[in-house]
Amino acid sequence: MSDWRDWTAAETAAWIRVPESGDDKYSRGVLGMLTGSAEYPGAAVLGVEGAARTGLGMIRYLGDERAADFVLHRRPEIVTGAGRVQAWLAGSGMDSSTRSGGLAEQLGAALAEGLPTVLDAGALDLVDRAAGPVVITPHFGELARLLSARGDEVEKSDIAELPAQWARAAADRLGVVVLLKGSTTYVAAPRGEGIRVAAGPAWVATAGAGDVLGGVLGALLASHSERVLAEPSVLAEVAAAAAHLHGRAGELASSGGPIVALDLAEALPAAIRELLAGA
Ligand SMILES: NC(=O)C1=CN([C@@H]2O[C@H](COP(=O)(O)OP(=O)(O)OC[C@H]3O[C@@H](n4cnc5c(N)ncnc54)[C@H](O)[C@@H]3O)[C@@H](O)[C@H]2O)[C@@H](O)CC1
Ligand SMILES: Nc1ncnc2c1ncn2[C@@H]1O[C@H](COP(=O)(O)OP(=O)(O)O)[C@@H](O)[C@H]1O
Repeated sequence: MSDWRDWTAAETAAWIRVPESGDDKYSRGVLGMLTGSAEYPGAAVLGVEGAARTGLGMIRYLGDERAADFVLHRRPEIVTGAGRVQAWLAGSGMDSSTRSGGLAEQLGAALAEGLPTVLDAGALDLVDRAAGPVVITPHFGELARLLSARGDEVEKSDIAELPAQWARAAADRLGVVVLLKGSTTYVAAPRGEGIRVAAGPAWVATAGAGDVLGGVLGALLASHSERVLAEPSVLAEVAAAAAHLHGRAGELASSGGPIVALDLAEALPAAIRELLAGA
């Protein structure tokens, strides 16, 4: 398919924000996370780990209380108090069908801030509510559900058969950047370019790997927030960089053997070092 370009390691390296001597934790970017739930607290931990290992100034985890306990147990660096952030990640480990009124309000307020935002899993239905530049990160089933809810008769199997076409159609229809996950990741911007990213070895197809990806992308958005707000057309590139970095970390973590999602998150610093060394 000639209208999809393949993303390169050098392009990913260009989106790694290397801290400078004048930086502090705020200038490096703060990510707000509304993820996890009593049902899926692990998704919150995995997203936090993905973001923290990608490198940014701070993470505010503002989701479910039980999930926050798990998050803090693993990562005491995380702040659970509200405050200013430069980007939002919402929805991983949430179920939109059981959303409480309180959470709906919290999500609505976050999305109204107009900041760069990643919507995953249980926040995909809020795609029209976000005031800022948005990237959604569905897998085939989630994209089928999202488009069906808007009147498109489409099954998961249709999307699995023609992922590139559906990623592009979804971006045009929804007016947001679509990062469609799979063995190849397709990133499509509305009426814009299409980027194809190799997603790493199939060992990455394991529970929670997508939650880690949300964190990686959230961290990149938080650290490039100003640029994305000034030039929203770069959003697809940031998304492609996140997918590529995630795939490379999966490759390093696996080296030909099985991995769990946390292994992938823990391999992110090594993948970043390697990318920067090659840049
Ligand atoms: N550790 C965690 O807390 C994790 C949380 N996760 C969260 O879980 C939520 C649901 O994500 P899903 O991607 O599962 O949601 P989906 O609702 O898209 O997937 C469920 C689908 O898979 C089918 N299915 C379930 N078990 C199956 C099996 N054994 N064989 C074949 N098909 C099967 C179901 O019938 C359903 O159609 C999301 O919020 C996600 O972020 C997942 O990321 C996994 C890890
Ligand atoms: N066959 C595969 N080869 C490589 N990567 C894959 C494959 N299947 C899925 N992935 C990757 O694994 C992750 C799965 O994410 P997702 O479906 O959201 O799972 P979860 O909800 O369990 O985190 C995505 O990053 C996707 O690109």
